Amino acid sequence: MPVTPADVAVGLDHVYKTYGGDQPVVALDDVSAVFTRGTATAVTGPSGSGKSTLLHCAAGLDRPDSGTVRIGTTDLSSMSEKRLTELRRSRVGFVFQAFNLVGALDVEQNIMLPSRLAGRRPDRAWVAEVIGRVGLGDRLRHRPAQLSGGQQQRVAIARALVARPEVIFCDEPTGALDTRTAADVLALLREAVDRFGQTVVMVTHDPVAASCADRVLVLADGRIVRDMPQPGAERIAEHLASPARRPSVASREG
Ligand SMILES: Nc1ncnc2c1ncn2[C@@H]1O[C@H](COP(=O)(O)OP(=O)(O)OP(=O)(O)O)[C@@H](O)[C@H]1O
Repeated sequence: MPVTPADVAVGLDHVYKTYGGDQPVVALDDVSAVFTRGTATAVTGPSGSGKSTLLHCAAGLDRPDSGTVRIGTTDLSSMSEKRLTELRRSRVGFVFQAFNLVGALDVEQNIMLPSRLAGRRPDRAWVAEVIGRVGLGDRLRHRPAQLSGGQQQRVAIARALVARPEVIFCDEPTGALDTRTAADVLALLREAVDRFGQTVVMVTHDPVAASCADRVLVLADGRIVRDMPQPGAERIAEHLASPARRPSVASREG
C-alpha cells in the first residue's frame, strides 16, 4: 500500500551529514527513509555506521548538512532552535542513556515532567501501570543520582511512555538492562505501538531487541544497506557479523 503523507511519522529525504576537521567523516551519505505511524523500526549496523547520527538528525537534536527531515508533516529544516525545542518537548520522547533526567527531581516527578510541561494530565491508571511494569514502584522518591544506570534507563522509558508522544526515539534502550527487564521494556515499547499507535525508532546492537521491531534497517558507512520487514534475531545477527557481504545499494527484503 502506498504511504500517504498522513502515514508518515518521521521522514528523511536525501540526508547528508559530514563531521568536519582535516579528514572529514561522512556520517550519513544520502539517507532516505520513512517511518510510518504506529510501527517500530530498529536501526542497526556496525559501530561507526551512522546510527546515532541518523537518530539525532531524525529527532531534531542535530541538523543535517543537506536533505530534509520531517516529523509528521512538519519540516524541521527551517525551524528555529526555539521551535525545535518546543517540538521535541511536545511531540517526541527520548530514551537515551545520555539524555539527562532532571537531577533535582525525584523519579515520579521526572516521569511526569513532559506531561506537566505540555499541560496534560496523564491517565492515572496508565501511569501506575507503566511504573509497575518498569519496576520502579519502590523508587518513586529517589533522585536519579541514587539509581543505577539501568534504573535511570527505566525512568526514561516510563517518562516517554507516560507522555505518549507521537514518536519515541530510543538509543540502545535495553543496553543497561538485565535480560528480564529488557524483555519487559521491549514489551512496553511494543504496547506503545500496538495499543496507542505511537511510533518507535530504536537504535540497537542487540539482535533480540531488533527482532521485536516491525522492520529493521541496517546501516553501513552512512548508508542504509538493508531494509528488512520482521527478520528474526538470527538473521539480524548474521547481518551484523558480516557487514562485508553488504550490497552497494539498499535492498528491500520480503
Ligand atoms: N561529533 C563528531 N565529530 C566527529 N566525528 C563524529 C562525531 N560524531 C560521530 N562522528 C563520526 O561519524 C561516524 C558515525 O558515527 P555514529 O556515532 O553516528 O555511529 P554509530 O553507528 O552510532 O556508532 P556506535 O554504534 O559506535 O555508537 C563515525 O565515523 C564517527 O566517528
